[in-house]
Amino acid sequence: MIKLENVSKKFRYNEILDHVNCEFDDGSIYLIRGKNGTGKTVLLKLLCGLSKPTEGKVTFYDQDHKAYKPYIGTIIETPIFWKDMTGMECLSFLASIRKIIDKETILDSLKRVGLYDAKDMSTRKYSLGMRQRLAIAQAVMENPDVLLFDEPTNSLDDDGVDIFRKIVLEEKEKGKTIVIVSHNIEDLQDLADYTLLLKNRNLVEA
Ligand SMILES: Nc1ncnc2c1ncn2[C@@H]1O[C@H](COP(=O)(O)OP(=O)(O)OP(=O)(O)O)[C@@H](O)[C@H]1O
Repeated sequence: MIKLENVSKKFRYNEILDHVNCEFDDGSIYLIRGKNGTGKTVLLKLLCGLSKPTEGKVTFYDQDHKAYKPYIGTIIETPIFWKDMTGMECLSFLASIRKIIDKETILDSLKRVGLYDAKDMSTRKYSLGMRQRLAIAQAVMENPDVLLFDEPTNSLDDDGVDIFRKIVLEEKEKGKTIVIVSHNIEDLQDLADYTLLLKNRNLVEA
């Protein structure tokens, strides 16, 4: 479904990705590994359209972001929420942008990540793991076609990791394209249909 064709990304003279070719299919889970600073987050930003390739193209069913307008749920880098709002208020505010889900759906997503009882608590009082759970809830709440997760199990306890694993498998069953960047191989490796390694500015099968 998502195709990278000869995708390169440079920051001035610093080449991070060099003619990457890869396809990400619907209903599959891709785990991307790689050493620090190899370009995994850069790759996720290209996939979701936050950044443009220096060369090559990223397409969705052969169309670019503008033409296809893929709906993508993401956790990229450290999730930040409004500290003066409760968990429920944060998600409601984000949901007010698209207006495609109702209050019940937001509450369901909070239940899915185990935050229902903390929904009326200010996120200032949330622990790191609770913030990560809230980030997972916001990524999935609007039922996007594609899910991109950068280090999703960071700060999660064992229950949190189990919850994330369950959500990922449920989303895969719905036919979503799921790309996970993670160093926590032991938490997620067995879920992956494909494991890719970012090395020497390219993606290779691990
Ligand atoms: N906006 C930017 N401007 C300049 N250089 C950047 C920019 N974004 C990323 N880089 C550089 O791209 C390289 C890859 O960064 P990236 O964050 O993708 O690494 P990563 O593989 O996700 O690392 P980690 O495992 O530590 O999270 C780094 O050298 C980084 O400095």
